[in-house]
Amino acid sequence: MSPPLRALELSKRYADNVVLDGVSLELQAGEAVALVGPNGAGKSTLIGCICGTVIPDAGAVEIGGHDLRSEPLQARRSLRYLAQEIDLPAGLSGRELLEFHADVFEDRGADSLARLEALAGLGPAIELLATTYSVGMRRRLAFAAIAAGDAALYVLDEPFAGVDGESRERLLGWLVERRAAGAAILLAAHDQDRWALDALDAQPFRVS
Ligand SMILES: Nc1ncnc2c1ncn2[C@@H]1O[C@H](COP(=O)(O)OP(=O)(O)OP(=O)(O)O)[C@@H](O)[C@H]1O
Repeated sequence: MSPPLRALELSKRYADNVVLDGVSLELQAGEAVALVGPNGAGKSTLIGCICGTVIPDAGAVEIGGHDLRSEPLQARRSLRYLAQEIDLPAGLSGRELLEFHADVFEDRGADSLARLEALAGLGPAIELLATTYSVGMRRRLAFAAIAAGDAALYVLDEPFAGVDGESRERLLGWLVERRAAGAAILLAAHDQDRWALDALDAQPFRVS
């Protein structure tokens, strides 16, 4: 069976700034890996190449055996990506945004929506326009949205930044469950995330 992620010889430069130089990374089912390195090391760039938001100059990405360039829909079907910057569409309440994700990932029904809402933990604010949310509330909503449907690979860019302690525990608990169920998890992290990396038993992968 194909691994959830196979990234081969990824390179990316911006003008003279060589950010990635032939980076290869493979994740097996049930494996967690933490991208570590100082600010500007290239963690988000690598994540972007893996999730399709950054076009690499060279190299290839396969998700579940599907090439991200030639089979983008098949590759992305088993991928969930939580970006560092949460960009929410205008005009949708938190609940409507969760409903949209549940629909896209064919995780429909009242139970599914209730599960996503509980993960976001936004209480009555779930009815409000998501663009009015605070930074931490946005991240909690976006985090819950990636819990729709079953995925083989979860990629999260500093997922706990700005999230309060109680919510961190709840979201981390969900990630630990997904890993135990066989999902692969790739996240960008800093020193303050050590508690989460320990709970996930995530192996460090240094980007420099
Ligand atoms: N669109 C862009 N145009 C030009 N340079 C860019 C662009 N995106 C990223 N870079 C540069 O690429 C380098 C790596 O940035 P990246 O965001 O991947 O780092 P990072 O390891 O995620 O940092 P942090 O820990 O601060 O989030 C930086 O020098 C950054 O300035």
